[in-house]
Amino acid sequence: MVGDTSRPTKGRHTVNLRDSTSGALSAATLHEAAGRIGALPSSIGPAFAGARIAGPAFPVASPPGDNLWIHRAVYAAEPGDVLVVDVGGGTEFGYWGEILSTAALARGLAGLVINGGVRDRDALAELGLPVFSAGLCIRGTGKDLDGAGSLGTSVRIGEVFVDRGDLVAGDADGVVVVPQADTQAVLKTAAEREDKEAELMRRIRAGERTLDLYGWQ
Ligand SMILES: O=C([O-])CC(=O)C(=O)O
Ligand SMILES: [Mg+2]
Repeated sequence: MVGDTSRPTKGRHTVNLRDSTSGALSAATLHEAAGRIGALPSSIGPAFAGARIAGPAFPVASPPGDNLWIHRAVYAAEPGDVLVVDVGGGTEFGYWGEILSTAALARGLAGLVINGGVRDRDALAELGLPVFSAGLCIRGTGKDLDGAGSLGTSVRIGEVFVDRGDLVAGDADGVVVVPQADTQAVLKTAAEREDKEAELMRRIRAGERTLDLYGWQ
């Protein structure tokens, strides 16, 4: 679940995705409420159990197998931002580890989403900064001073274009990106959907059938 105020992450900046304290909005609910858009590839998931992320996107393009632009991004992003990193298909590298999580925490960043690998899982869990990756990989990266990359300009992850300021939300199920212009409306729809589903589950526990509740005979 995302933004559950009763279970804050260790990061200094979290985004509360719901005004009331009655619940939290999951990545799947936000995806549904947004009109089934924004789901990042299912290969991208939490690097350690319990990681939950929410915040505005800071897109980063990195050359495959190199992480110098990611080090630069840690110092270019604003506190509260989520780094969303496209590594251009170079999945078999560990672009991020305990050093970068420590640096990101020192800068007050909200976390990392990357379509490549990360390493130091146990240390990342201990540090608590939410990290979502396409896997774990011990292979180290280069630091080419002349490598081609970008900071803060749109990247594409799977089928999803990610612009600076879009809402990024992730939990055990995966990561969704909601366009900034739609965020308020999507949060409202998502909260209504969660309330409706809570009522449905209450009625199911009381003995009603899903088929009857939805009118599917
Ligand atoms: O090579 C790097 O910069 C990534 C890394 O291992 C770390 O952050 O600990
Ligand atoms: Mg390291």
